[in-house]
Amino acid sequence: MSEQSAGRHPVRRALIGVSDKAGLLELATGLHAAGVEIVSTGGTAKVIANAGVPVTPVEEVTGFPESLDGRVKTLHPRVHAGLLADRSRDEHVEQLRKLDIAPFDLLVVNLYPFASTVASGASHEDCVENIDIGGPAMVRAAAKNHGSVAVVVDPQRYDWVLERVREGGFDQADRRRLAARAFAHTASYDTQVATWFAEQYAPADDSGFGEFMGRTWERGEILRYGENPHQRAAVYTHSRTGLAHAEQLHGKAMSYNNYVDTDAARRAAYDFEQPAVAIIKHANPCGIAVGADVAEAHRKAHACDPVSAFGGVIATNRPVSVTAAEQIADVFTEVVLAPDFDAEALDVLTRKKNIRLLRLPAIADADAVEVRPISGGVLVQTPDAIDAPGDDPASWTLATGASADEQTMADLVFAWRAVRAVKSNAILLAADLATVGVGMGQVNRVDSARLAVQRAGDRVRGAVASSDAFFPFPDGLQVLLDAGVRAVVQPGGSVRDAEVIAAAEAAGVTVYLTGTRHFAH
Ligand SMILES: NC(=O)c1ncn([C@@H]2O[C@H](COP(=O)(O)O)[C@@H](O)[C@H]2O)c1NC=O
Repeated sequence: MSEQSAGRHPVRRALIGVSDKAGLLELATGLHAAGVEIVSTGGTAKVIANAGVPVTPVEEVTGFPESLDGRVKTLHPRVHAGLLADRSRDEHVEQLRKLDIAPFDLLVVNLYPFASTVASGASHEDCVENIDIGGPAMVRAAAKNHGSVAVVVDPQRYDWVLERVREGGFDQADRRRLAARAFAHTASYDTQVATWFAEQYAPADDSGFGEFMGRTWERGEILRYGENPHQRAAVYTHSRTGLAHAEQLHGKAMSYNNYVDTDAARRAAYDFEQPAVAIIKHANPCGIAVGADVAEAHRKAHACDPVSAFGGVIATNRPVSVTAAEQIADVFTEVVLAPDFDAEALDVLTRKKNIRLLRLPAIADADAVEVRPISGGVLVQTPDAIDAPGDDPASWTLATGASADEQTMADLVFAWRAVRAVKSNAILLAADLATVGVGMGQVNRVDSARLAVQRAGDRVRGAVASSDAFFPFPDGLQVLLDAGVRAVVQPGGSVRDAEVIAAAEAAGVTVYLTGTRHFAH
Protein backbone atom coordinates (compact mmCIF):
# COMPACT_ATOMS: atom_id res chain seq x y z
CA MET A 1 0.00 0.00 0.00
CA SER A 2 1.40 3.39 -0.93
CA GLU A 3 2.07 6.01 1.70
CA GLN A 4 -0.63 8.16 0.06
CA SER A 5 -3.40 5.60 0.32
CA ALA A 6 -2.48 4.41 3.82
CA GLY A 7 -5.57 3.81 5.93
CA ARG A 8 -8.00 4.43 3.08
CA HIS A 9 -11.59 3.54 4.04
CA PRO A 10 -14.39 3.20 1.51
CA VAL A 11 -17.34 5.53 2.10
CA ARG A 12 -20.56 3.55 2.42
CA ARG A 13 -22.70 5.72 4.67
CA ALA A 14 -22.76 9.51 5.00
CA LEU A 15 -24.57 11.84 7.37
CA ILE A 16 -25.33 15.27 5.90
CA GLY A 17 -26.82 18.19 7.85
CA VAL A 18 -26.09 21.55 6.30
CA SER A 19 -27.43 24.99 7.04
CA ASP A 20 -25.87 26.43 3.85
CA LYS A 21 -27.37 24.27 1.11
CA ALA A 22 -24.96 25.53 -1.62
CA GLY A 23 -23.59 22.60 -3.59
CA LEU A 24 -25.73 20.14 -1.62
CA LEU A 25 -27.57 18.64 -4.59
CA GLU A 26 -24.40 17.98 -6.57
CA LEU A 27 -22.85 16.41 -3.50
CA ALA A 28 -25.84 14.20 -2.71
CA THR A 29 -26.25 13.19 -6.34
CA GLY A 30 -22.58 12.29 -6.60
CA LEU A 31 -22.57 10.35 -3.34
CA HIS A 32 -25.66 8.42 -4.36
CA ALA A 33 -24.15 7.61 -7.76
CA ALA A 34 -21.09 6.28 -5.94
CA GLY A 35 -23.33 3.94 -3.94
CA VAL A 36 -23.24 5.87 -0.66
CA GLU A 37 -26.26 5.69 1.65
CA ILE A 38 -27.26 9.19 2.74
CA VAL A 39 -28.81 10.09 6.10
CA SER A 40 -29.89 13.72 6.62
CA THR A 41 -31.52 16.17 8.98
CA GLY A 42 -34.97 17.59 8.11
CA GLY A 43 -34.30 20.57 5.84
CA THR A 44 -31.31 18.93 4.20
CA ALA A 45 -33.22 15.68 3.59
CA LYS A 46 -36.09 17.63 2.03
CA VAL A 47 -33.80 19.32 -0.53
CA ILE A 48 -32.16 16.00 -1.41
CA ALA A 49 -35.44 14.07 -1.62
CA ASN A 50 -37.08 16.79 -3.74
CA ALA A 51 -34.36 16.21 -6.31
CA GLY A 52 -35.25 12.53 -6.42
CA VAL A 53 -32.12 11.33 -4.62
CA PRO A 54 -32.79 8.64 -2.00
CA VAL A 55 -32.19 9.85 1.55
CA THR A 56 -32.97 8.48 5.02
CA PRO A 57 -34.31 11.11 7.45
CA VAL A 58 -32.27 11.15 10.63
CA GLU A 59 -35.51 10.60 12.58
CA GLU A 60 -35.67 7.11 11.11
CA VAL A 61 -32.20 6.42 12.47
CA THR A 62 -32.85 7.85 15.94
CA GLY A 63 -36.46 6.69 16.20
CA PHE A 64 -37.06 10.09 17.76
CA PRO A 65 -38.78 13.09 16.15
CA GLU A 66 -36.84 16.24 15.44
CA SER A 67 -38.19 18.44 18.20
CA LEU A 68 -38.10 21.75 20.09
CA ASP A 69 -37.90 23.90 16.94
CA GLY A 70 -34.92 21.91 15.69
CA ARG A 71 -32.97 22.19 18.93
CA VAL A 72 -32.93 18.40 19.10
CA LYS A 73 -32.33 16.55 15.83
CA THR A 74 -29.10 14.62 15.90
CA LEU A 75 -28.37 14.70 19.63
CA HIS A 76 -28.93 10.97 19.98
CA PRO A 77 -26.74 7.93 20.80
CA ARG A 78 -27.65 6.29 17.49
CA VAL A 79 -26.06 9.23 15.70
CA HIS A 80 -23.14 9.79 18.03
CA ALA A 81 -22.27 6.10 18.45
CA GLY A 82 -22.24 5.86 14.64
CA LEU A 83 -19.79 8.80 14.53
CA LEU A 84 -17.62 7.82 17.51
CA ALA A 85 -17.13 4.09 17.09
CA ASP A 86 -13.47 3.37 16.47
CA ARG A 87 -13.50 0.77 13.71
CA SER A 88 -9.99 -0.40 14.62
CA ARG A 89 -11.25 -1.59 18.01
CA ASP A 90 -13.04 -4.93 17.86
CA GLU A 91 -15.05 -4.17 20.98
CA HIS A 92 -16.46 -0.98 19.40
CA VAL A 93 -17.44 -2.84 16.27
CA GLU A 94 -19.02 -5.59 18.37
CA GLN A 95 -20.96 -3.08 20.49
CA LEU A 96 -22.34 -1.37 17.39
CA ARG A 97 -23.46 -4.74 16.08
CA LYS A 98 -25.22 -5.57 19.35
CA LEU A 99 -26.89 -2.16 19.48
CA ASP A 100 -27.84 -2.46 15.82
CA ILE A 101 -26.19 0.86 14.96
CA ALA A 102 -24.66 1.38 11.54
CA PRO A 103 -21.46 3.47 11.54
CA PHE A 104 -20.94 6.60 9.44
CA ASP A 105 -17.88 6.95 7.21
CA LEU A 106 -18.47 10.56 6.22
CA LEU A 107 -20.02 13.55 8.00
CA VAL A 108 -20.85 16.72 6.09
CA VAL A 109 -22.02 19.59 8.28
CA ASN A 110 -22.08 23.32 8.20
CA LEU A 111 -23.33 25.26 11.14
CA TYR A 112 -26.13 27.74 11.78
CA PRO A 113 -24.96 31.18 10.61
CA PHE A 114 -24.34 32.73 14.03
CA ALA A 115 -21.83 35.43 12.94
CA SER A 116 -23.91 36.71 10.02
CA THR A 117 -27.05 36.70 12.18
CA VAL A 118 -25.27 38.90 14.75
CA ALA A 119 -23.87 41.13 11.97
CA SER A 120 -27.36 41.58 10.52
CA GLY A 121 -28.46 43.27 13.76
CA ALA A 122 -30.94 40.50 14.57
CA SER A 123 -32.64 40.32 17.98
CA HIS A 124 -30.97 38.56 20.91
CA GLU A 125 -33.49 35.75 20.57
CA ASP A 126 -32.58 35.21 16.90
CA CYS A 127 -28.86 35.31 17.68
CA VAL A 128 -29.27 32.77 20.46
CA GLU A 129 -31.44 30.54 18.28
CA ASN A 130 -28.65 30.58 15.69
CA ILE A 131 -26.18 28.97 18.06
CA ASP A 132 -25.71 25.52 16.65
CA ILE A 133 -25.49 22.77 19.25
CA GLY A 134 -26.03 19.50 17.44
CA GLY A 135 -23.78 20.44 14.50
CA PRO A 136 -20.61 21.18 16.51
CA ALA A 137 -21.26 18.07 18.64
CA MET A 138 -21.25 15.91 15.51
CA VAL A 139 -18.28 17.72 13.95
CA ARG A 140 -16.21 17.28 17.11
CA ALA A 141 -17.25 13.63 17.43
CA ALA A 142 -16.27 12.81 13.86
CA ALA A 143 -13.05 14.83 14.11
CA LYS A 144 -12.07 13.02 17.30
CA ASN A 145 -12.79 9.75 15.54
CA HIS A 146 -10.89 10.72 12.39
CA GLY A 147 -9.28 7.29 12.35
CA SER A 148 -12.66 6.02 11.13
CA VAL A 149 -14.67 9.01 9.89
CA ALA A 150 -13.99 11.83 7.42
CA VAL A 151 -15.59 15.15 8.38
CA VAL A 152 -16.22 17.98 5.93
CA VAL A 153 -17.22 21.50 6.97
CA ASP A 154 -16.39 23.49 3.82
CA PRO A 155 -18.86 23.47 0.88
CA GLN A 156 -15.92 24.47 -1.38
CA ARG A 157 -14.47 21.00 -0.80
CA TYR A 158 -17.44 19.01 -2.13
CA ASP A 159 -15.87 18.36 -5.57
CA TRP A 160 -12.76 17.01 -3.92
CA VAL A 161 -14.90 14.93 -1.54
CA LEU A 162 -16.65 13.30 -4.49
CA GLU A 163 -13.31 12.63 -6.19
CA ARG A 164 -12.03 10.91 -3.09
CA VAL A 165 -15.22 8.88 -2.62
CA ARG A 166 -14.98 7.66 -6.23
CA GLU A 167 -11.30 6.82 -5.77
CA GLY A 168 -12.15 4.47 -2.91
CA GLY A 169 -12.36 6.77 0.11
CA PHE A 170 -10.26 9.06 2.26
CA ASP A 171 -6.85 8.00 3.44
CA GLN A 172 -5.51 8.65 6.89
CA ALA A 173 -3.71 11.85 5.89
CA ASP A 174 -6.95 13.20 4.35
CA ARG A 175 -8.94 12.43 7.47
CA ARG A 176 -6.34 14.02 9.72
CA ARG A 177 -6.32 17.21 7.66
CA LEU A 178 -10.12 17.30 7.60
CA ALA A 179 -10.23 16.77 11.39
CA ALA A 180 -7.76 19.61 11.96
CA ARG A 181 -9.92 21.84 9.77
CA ALA A 182 -13.06 20.71 11.61
CA PHE A 183 -11.67 21.48 15.06
CA ALA A 184 -10.46 24.89 13.81
CA HIS A 185 -13.98 25.49 12.49
CA THR A 186 -15.76 24.67 15.76
CA ALA A 187 -13.11 26.58 17.75
CA SER A 188 -13.68 29.65 15.61
CA TYR A 189 -17.47 29.25 15.87
CA ASP A 190 -17.39 28.89 19.65
CA THR A 191 -15.03 31.85 19.94
CA GLN A 192 -17.55 34.01 18.10
CA VAL A 193 -20.33 32.79 20.39
CA ALA A 194 -18.25 33.26 23.56
CA THR A 195 -17.15 36.75 22.53
CA TRP A 196 -20.71 37.80 21.76
CA PHE A 197 -21.96 36.42 25.07
CA ALA A 198 -19.19 38.21 26.96
CA GLU A 199 -20.04 41.48 25.23
CA GLN A 200 -23.80 41.13 25.58
CA TYR A 201 -24.32 39.33 28.84
CA ALA A 202 -21.16 39.48 30.92
CA PRO A 203 -19.57 42.90 30.60
CA ALA A 204 -17.48 43.63 33.67
CA ASP A 205 -18.86 47.16 33.71
CA ASP A 206 -20.24 49.63 31.19
CA SER A 207 -16.88 49.90 29.37
CA GLY A 208 -18.20 48.00 26.37
CA PHE A 209 -15.39 45.47 26.72
CA GLY A 210 -16.45 41.95 27.66
CA GLU A 211 -14.60 39.84 30.22
CA PHE A 212 -13.53 37.57 27.38
CA MET A 213 -12.49 38.51 23.89
CA GLY A 214 -11.57 35.90 21.35
CA ARG A 215 -10.46 36.00 17.77
CA THR A 216 -9.32 33.22 15.54
CA TRP A 217 -7.23 33.61 12.42
CA GLU A 218 -6.84 31.55 9.29
CA ARG A 219 -3.45 31.37 7.65
CA GLY A 220 -3.18 33.27 4.41
CA GLU A 221 0.07 33.87 2.57
CA ILE A 222 3.41 32.74 3.85
CA LEU A 223 5.74 35.72 3.51
CA ARG A 224 9.33 35.40 2.36
CA TYR A 225 10.49 36.80 5.67
CA GLY A 226 9.43 39.19 8.41
CA GLU A 227 10.51 42.72 9.22
CA ASN A 228 14.07 41.46 8.69
CA PRO A 229 15.32 38.55 6.60
CA HIS A 230 16.13 36.39 9.64
CA GLN A 231 12.50 36.57 10.86
CA ARG A 232 9.82 34.14 9.62
CA ALA A 233 6.41 35.60 8.79
CA ALA A 234 2.93 34.83 7.47
CA VAL A 235 -0.39 36.62 7.06
CA TYR A 236 -3.31 35.36 9.15
CA THR A 237 -6.79 36.73 8.54
CA HIS A 238 -9.83 37.02 10.76
CA SER A 239 -12.34 38.70 8.47
CA ARG A 240 -13.17 38.82 4.81
CA THR A 241 -12.52 42.51 4.31
CA GLY A 242 -9.52 44.79 4.61
CA LEU A 243 -5.98 44.86 3.33
CA ALA A 244 -5.33 41.20 4.13
CA HIS A 245 -7.93 40.38 1.45
CA ALA A 246 -6.92 42.97 -1.17
CA GLU A 247 -6.70 41.57 -4.67
CA GLN A 248 -3.16 41.68 -6.01
CA LEU A 249 -3.30 42.47 -9.72
CA HIS A 250 0.40 42.58 -10.47
CA GLY A 251 3.91 42.41 -9.09
CA LYS A 252 6.06 40.48 -6.69
CA ALA A 253 4.59 38.96 -3.56
CA MET A 254 3.86 41.45 -0.78
CA SER A 255 6.47 41.54 1.96
CA TYR A 256 5.87 42.01 5.68
CA ASN A 257 7.04 45.64 5.53
CA ASN A 258 4.93 46.24 2.40
CA TYR A 259 1.86 45.20 4.39
CA VAL A 260 2.72 47.49 7.31
CA ASP A 261 3.32 50.48 5.04
CA THR A 262 0.34 49.76 2.80
CA ASP A 263 -1.97 49.60 5.81
CA ALA A 264 -0.69 53.00 6.95
CA ALA A 265 -1.18 54.35 3.42
CA ARG A 266 -4.68 52.86 3.20
CA ARG A 267 -5.70 54.50 6.45
CA ALA A 268 -4.27 57.86 5.43
CA ALA A 269 -5.81 58.00 1.95
CA TYR A 270 -9.14 56.31 2.62
CA ASP A 271 -9.82 58.83 5.42
CA PHE A 272 -10.58 61.58 2.93
CA GLU A 273 -13.80 62.19 1.04
CA GLN A 274 -12.04 64.05 -1.82
CA PRO A 275 -9.63 62.25 -4.17
CA ALA A 276 -6.56 61.72 -1.96
CA VAL A 277 -3.10 60.20 -2.25
CA ALA A 278 -0.81 59.15 0.59
CA ILE A 279 2.81 58.18 -0.01
CA ILE A 280 4.23 56.20 2.90
CA LYS A 281 7.69 55.09 3.94
CA HIS A 282 8.33 53.17 7.16
CA ALA A 283 4.69 53.69 8.18
CA ASN A 284 5.00 57.51 8.01
CA PRO A 285 3.84 59.83 5.24
CA CYS A 286 6.34 61.52 2.98
CA GLY A 287 3.37 63.19 1.32
CA ILE A 288 -0.41 63.38 1.57
CA ALA A 289 -2.61 65.51 -0.67
CA VAL A 290 -6.11 65.88 -1.98
CA GLY A 291 -6.91 67.19 -5.44
CA ALA A 292 -9.51 67.41 -8.17
CA ASP A 293 -8.44 63.91 -9.24
CA VAL A 294 -5.89 61.23 -8.36
CA ALA A 295 -3.28 62.61 -10.75
CA GLU A 296 -3.38 66.05 -9.15
CA ALA A 297 -3.41 64.61 -5.63
CA HIS A 298 -0.41 62.44 -6.52
CA ARG A 299 1.55 65.34 -8.04
CA LYS A 300 1.02 67.37 -4.88
CA ALA A 301 1.73 64.50 -2.48
CA HIS A 302 4.92 63.57 -4.36
CA ALA A 303 6.13 67.16 -4.42
CA CYS A 304 6.09 67.24 -0.60
CA ASP A 305 9.25 65.14 -0.32
CA PRO A 306 10.41 63.60 -3.63
CA VAL A 307 13.59 62.26 -2.03
CA SER A 308 11.70 60.20 0.53
CA ALA A 309 8.99 59.13 -1.94
CA PHE A 310 11.58 56.94 -3.74
CA GLY A 311 10.69 53.32 -2.91
CA GLY A 312 7.46 54.37 -1.19
CA VAL A 313 4.03 52.83 -0.94
CA ILE A 314 1.14 54.76 -2.47
CA ALA A 315 -2.54 54.55 -1.60
CA THR A 316 -5.37 56.46 -3.19
CA ASN A 317 -9.10 56.41 -2.48
CA ARG A 318 -10.15 56.66 -6.16
CA PRO A 319 -9.47 54.48 -9.22
CA VAL A 320 -6.02 55.17 -10.65
CA SER A 321 -6.21 57.04 -13.97
CA VAL A 322 -3.73 56.70 -16.82
CA THR A 323 -2.29 60.15 -16.04
CA ALA A 324 -1.74 59.21 -12.42
CA ALA A 325 -0.26 55.88 -13.50
CA GLU A 326 2.24 57.62 -15.79
CA GLN A 327 3.34 59.87 -12.95
CA ILE A 328 3.65 56.94 -10.56
CA ALA A 329 5.59 54.90 -13.12
CA ASP A 330 8.24 57.62 -13.23
CA VAL A 331 9.21 56.97 -9.61
CA PHE A 332 10.42 53.69 -8.12
CA THR A 333 7.38 52.61 -6.09
CA GLU A 334 6.91 49.40 -4.09
CA VAL A 335 3.09 49.19 -3.89
CA VAL A 336 0.04 51.02 -5.22
CA LEU A 337 -3.24 50.39 -3.41
CA ALA A 338 -6.49 51.71 -4.88
CA PRO A 339 -10.18 50.84 -5.10
CA ASP A 340 -9.51 50.14 -8.79
CA PHE A 341 -7.27 50.88 -11.78
CA ASP A 342 -8.46 52.15 -15.16
CA ALA A 343 -7.55 49.70 -17.93
CA GLU A 344 -4.98 52.05 -19.46
CA ALA A 345 -3.50 52.74 -16.05
CA LEU A 346 -3.00 49.01 -15.60
CA ASP A 347 -1.27 48.85 -19.00
CA VAL A 348 1.15 51.54 -17.91
CA LEU A 349 1.87 50.18 -14.45
CA THR A 350 2.13 46.52 -15.37
CA ARG A 351 5.05 47.41 -17.65
CA LYS A 352 6.95 47.77 -14.38
CA LYS A 353 7.83 44.21 -13.46
CA ASN A 354 8.10 44.56 -9.73
CA ILE A 355 5.52 47.15 -8.70
CA ARG A 356 2.77 45.55 -6.61
CA LEU A 357 -0.76 46.65 -7.56
CA LEU A 358 -3.53 45.99 -5.05
CA ARG A 359 -7.24 46.51 -5.51
CA LEU A 360 -9.26 47.18 -2.34
CA PRO A 361 -12.75 48.70 -2.15
CA ALA A 362 -12.67 52.03 -0.32
CA ILE A 363 -15.10 50.96 2.38
CA ALA A 364 -14.68 51.67 6.04
CA ASP A 365 -12.63 49.06 7.87
CA ALA A 366 -14.98 46.57 9.46
CA ASP A 367 -12.87 46.01 12.58
CA ALA A 368 -14.69 47.26 15.67
CA VAL A 369 -11.53 47.26 17.77
CA GLU A 370 -7.78 47.49 17.21
CA VAL A 371 -5.61 44.92 18.88
CA ARG A 372 -1.89 45.39 19.53
CA PRO A 373 0.25 42.71 21.12
CA ILE A 374 2.44 43.45 24.13
CA SER A 375 4.47 40.81 25.90
CA GLY A 376 2.04 38.65 27.82
CA GLY A 377 -1.13 40.18 26.41
CA VAL A 378 -2.77 42.53 23.97
CA LEU A 379 -3.99 46.09 24.12
CA VAL A 380 -7.45 46.66 22.71
CA GLN A 381 -8.93 49.98 21.71
CA THR A 382 -11.65 51.37 19.50
CA PRO A 383 -10.10 52.77 16.28
CA ASP A 384 -9.07 56.44 16.15
CA ALA A 385 -11.92 57.32 13.84
CA ILE A 386 -12.17 60.65 12.07
CA ASP A 387 -15.48 61.45 13.67
CA ALA A 388 -14.25 62.43 17.14
CA PRO A 389 -16.07 65.54 18.42
CA GLY A 390 -13.08 67.81 17.76
CA ASP A 391 -12.75 66.69 14.15
CA ASP A 392 -15.67 68.83 13.07
CA PRO A 393 -14.22 72.30 12.37
CA ALA A 394 -17.54 73.80 13.46
CA SER A 395 -16.59 72.76 17.00
CA TRP A 396 -13.11 74.35 16.93
CA THR A 397 -12.33 77.30 19.19
CA LEU A 398 -10.47 80.29 17.81
CA ALA A 399 -7.85 80.84 20.56
CA THR A 400 -6.12 83.81 18.96
CA GLY A 401 -5.75 85.67 15.67
CA ALA A 402 -8.11 86.46 12.85
CA SER A 403 -10.74 83.93 11.77
CA ALA A 404 -9.36 81.81 8.97
CA ASP A 405 -10.53 82.68 5.47
CA GLU A 406 -12.02 79.91 3.32
CA GLN A 407 -8.73 78.70 1.81
CA THR A 408 -6.88 78.80 5.14
CA MET A 409 -9.69 76.93 6.85
CA ALA A 410 -9.69 74.30 4.07
CA ASP A 411 -5.94 73.84 4.59
CA LEU A 412 -6.37 73.61 8.36
CA VAL A 413 -9.10 70.98 7.98
CA PHE A 414 -6.85 69.04 5.60
CA ALA A 415 -3.85 69.36 7.92
CA TRP A 416 -5.90 68.19 10.91
CA ARG A 417 -7.13 65.13 9.06
CA ALA A 418 -3.71 64.30 7.62
CA VAL A 419 -1.80 64.58 10.91
CA ARG A 420 -3.59 61.46 12.17
CA ALA A 421 -1.47 59.47 9.75
CA VAL A 422 1.81 60.70 11.25
CA LYS A 423 3.58 58.94 14.13
CA SER A 424 3.79 61.08 17.26
CA ASN A 425 5.10 63.57 17.98
CA ALA A 426 3.58 64.85 14.76
CA ILE A 427 3.83 68.30 13.24
CA LEU A 428 2.45 68.68 9.74
CA LEU A 429 2.75 71.69 7.46
CA ALA A 430 0.28 72.08 4.62
CA ALA A 431 -0.49 74.46 1.79
CA ASP A 432 -3.03 74.15 -1.01
CA LEU A 433 -4.48 70.93 0.46
CA ALA A 434 -1.13 69.13 0.44
CA THR A 435 1.56 68.44 2.98
CA VAL A 436 4.70 70.50 2.43
CA GLY A 437 6.68 69.35 5.46
CA VAL A 438 6.15 66.55 7.98
CA GLY A 439 7.96 66.10 11.27
CA MET A 440 7.28 62.68 12.75
CA GLY A 441 8.26 60.22 15.42
CA GLN A 442 10.46 62.54 17.47
CA VAL A 443 10.54 62.25 21.25
CA ASN A 444 9.81 65.93 21.70
CA ARG A 445 7.57 68.30 19.80
CA VAL A 446 10.32 70.89 19.22
CA ASP A 447 12.36 68.46 17.12
CA SER A 448 9.25 67.44 15.16
CA ALA A 449 8.56 71.12 14.44
CA ARG A 450 12.18 71.64 13.33
CA LEU A 451 12.02 68.58 11.09
CA ALA A 452 8.77 69.73 9.47
CA VAL A 453 10.17 73.24 8.89
CA GLN A 454 13.43 71.88 7.49
CA ARG A 455 11.58 69.56 5.10
CA ALA A 456 9.25 72.35 3.94
CA GLY A 457 12.09 74.77 3.17
CA ASP A 458 10.75 77.94 1.60
CA ARG A 459 7.25 76.47 1.48
CA VAL A 460 6.81 76.98 5.22
CA ARG A 461 6.13 80.69 4.68
CA GLY A 462 2.37 81.07 4.64
CA ALA A 463 1.72 77.38 5.26
CA VAL A 464 -0.64 76.15 7.97
CA ALA A 465 0.43 73.73 10.70
CA SER A 466 -1.25 70.96 12.63
CA SER A 467 -0.01 69.29 15.77
CA ASP A 468 -1.37 65.89 16.80
CA ALA A 469 -1.32 66.86 20.49
CA PHE A 470 -1.01 70.07 22.49
CA PHE A 471 2.20 72.07 22.78
CA PRO A 472 3.39 71.49 26.38
CA PHE A 473 5.59 74.62 26.13
CA PRO A 474 5.68 77.50 23.66
CA ASP A 475 9.04 76.32 22.24
CA GLY A 476 7.68 73.89 19.62
CA LEU A 477 5.12 76.37 18.39
CA GLN A 478 7.78 79.11 18.39
CA VAL A 479 9.77 77.13 15.80
CA LEU A 480 6.72 77.25 13.52
CA LEU A 481 6.01 80.92 14.21
CA ASP A 482 9.61 81.90 13.51
CA ALA A 483 9.50 79.98 10.25
CA GLY A 484 6.43 81.94 9.10
CA VAL A 485 3.36 79.71 9.40
CA ARG A 486 0.06 81.48 8.89
CA ALA A 487 -2.29 79.47 11.11
CA VAL A 488 -2.15 76.51 13.45
CA VAL A 489 -4.62 73.85 14.53
CA GLN A 490 -3.90 71.83 17.67
CA PRO A 491 -5.90 70.22 20.48
CA GLY A 492 -5.00 72.65 23.27
CA GLY A 493 -5.34 71.51 26.85
CA SER A 494 -1.79 72.09 28.12
CA VAL A 495 -1.42 73.66 31.58
CA ARG A 496 0.71 76.23 29.73
CA ASP A 497 -1.89 76.93 27.03
CA ALA A 498 -1.93 80.59 28.02
CA GLU A 499 1.83 80.91 27.34
CA VAL A 500 1.53 78.96 24.11
CA ILE A 501 -1.36 81.09 22.84
CA ALA A 502 0.44 84.27 23.91
CA ALA A 503 3.39 83.31 21.69
CA ALA A 504 1.05 82.95 18.71
CA GLU A 505 -0.69 86.19 19.56
CA ALA A 506 2.63 88.01 19.66
CA ALA A 507 3.37 86.69 16.18
CA GLY A 508 -0.13 87.57 14.92
CA VAL A 509 -0.80 83.96 13.99
CA THR A 510 -4.23 82.33 14.13
CA VAL A 511 -4.62 79.29 16.42
CA TYR A 512 -7.61 76.97 16.51
CA LEU A 513 -8.12 74.45 19.32
CA THR A 514 -9.88 71.16 18.57
CA GLY A 515 -10.11 69.70 22.08
CA THR A 516 -9.30 66.29 20.55
CA ARG A 517 -5.87 64.79 20.01
CA HIS A 518 -4.72 62.17 17.50
CA PHE A 519 -1.62 60.43 18.85
CA ALA A 520 -0.34 57.56 16.73
CA HIS A 521 2.36 55.49 18.40
N1 LIG B 1 -29.98 20.21 17.41
C1 LIG B 1 -29.50 19.27 16.70
O1 LIG B 1 -29.58 18.12 17.08
C2 LIG B 1 -28.85 19.58 15.42
N2 LIG B 1 -28.24 18.67 14.67
C3 LIG B 1 -27.78 19.29 13.56
N3 LIG B 1 -28.09 20.59 13.60
C4 LIG B 1 -27.81 21.60 12.58
O2 LIG B 1 -28.95 21.69 11.74
C5 LIG B 1 -28.54 22.16 10.45
C6 LIG B 1 -29.20 21.37 9.38
O3 LIG B 1 -30.59 21.36 9.59
P1 LIG B 1 -31.59 21.16 8.40
O4 LIG B 1 -31.10 19.99 7.63
O5 LIG B 1 -32.91 20.90 9.09
O6 LIG B 1 -31.63 22.44 7.61
C7 LIG B 1 -27.03 22.08 10.40
O7 LIG B 1 -26.53 23.40 10.44
C8 LIG B 1 -26.67 21.32 11.66
O8 LIG B 1 -25.43 21.78 12.19
C9 LIG B 1 -28.75 20.81 14.76
N4 LIG B 1 -29.25 22.01 15.13
C10 LIG B 1 -28.84 22.78 16.14
O9 LIG B 1 -28.30 22.59 17.12
